[in-house]
Amino acid sequence: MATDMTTMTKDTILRVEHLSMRFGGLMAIDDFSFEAKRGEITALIGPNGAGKTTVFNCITGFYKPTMGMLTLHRSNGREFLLERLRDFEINKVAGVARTFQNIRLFSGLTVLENLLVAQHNVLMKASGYTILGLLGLPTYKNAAKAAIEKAEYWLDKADLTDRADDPAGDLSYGAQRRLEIARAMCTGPELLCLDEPAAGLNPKESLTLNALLRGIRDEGTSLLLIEHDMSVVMEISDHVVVLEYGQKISDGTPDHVKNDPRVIAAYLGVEDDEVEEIEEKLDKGIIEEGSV
Ligand SMILES: Nc1ncnc2c1ncn2[C@@H]1O[C@H](COP(=O)(O)OP(=O)(O)OP(=O)(O)O)[C@@H](O)[C@H]1O
Repeated sequence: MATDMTTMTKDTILRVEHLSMRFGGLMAIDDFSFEAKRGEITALIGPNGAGKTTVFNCITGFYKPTMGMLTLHRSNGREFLLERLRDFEINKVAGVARTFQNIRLFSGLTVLENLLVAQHNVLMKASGYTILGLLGLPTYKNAAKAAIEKAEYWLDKADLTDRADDPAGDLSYGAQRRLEIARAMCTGPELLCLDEPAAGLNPKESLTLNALLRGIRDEGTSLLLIEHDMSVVMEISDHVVVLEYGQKISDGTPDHVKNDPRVIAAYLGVEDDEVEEIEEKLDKGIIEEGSV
């Protein structure tokens, strides 16, 4: 059946088709397909070792997939095959930004400086890549002003304005995570990929993070996140995709996924043939719905 490209481009920001990734003898991702919708928060979940980070690394150019097509549809109608781009182009041209499981800030620079460094590419382009440009070109001065305004905007959204002049390394863990997200947002992405943004956060920090992520979505940036903290996933996601052993086992709304016997079985670590048993237990109320 022919695909209606107009509808797909409008509603879909990322389309992953038949993605496979092999490491030697291990098929870490096996014929995995899903779509992330524009303006939504899509969560990629699954037990440890399911392949979530590998999928992220393929989308963001850290790995070249063994097979598959990863299409990014920008809002201006342009399409990019991510697997064919060089890693820096995935951010610069396709508009995809990411954060990592381990925080990667410039800890000796201030919070504000971290947000300005993220805009280095735009500033250098505005300078015409010359020292004269840095010293005098009006385009550079305008770009520098815009960069500071953008940094101030994200400082405010990330609740970090009063820490702007402190070294990033002095922030609490939760604040450093928000700074990483603010820094990624300063690159103006259309798709923001977050690898376990809630890892290591206390409940209060998790709530602040949820508000920040919802705010980013409501302003029009689509989000794709890997997360182990189910309270965060169920609270903020519009769409959840579940991986197990590199294959998709469920895909739908948070409610659909948390009541899917295959997902419950995967998280409880039972075999395929025990899924029916779990379905029966769900029916009889022996296992509570949403117990994942
Ligand atoms: N660079 C690599 N070389 C070899 N094997 C790898 C590599 N990266 C990942 N793997 C393997 O691929 C499988 C999927 O790993 P991956 O890190 O993607 O899972 P994950 O779902 O992100 O796990 P976790 O939730 O523990 O972070 C694992 O068996 C892992 O050992």
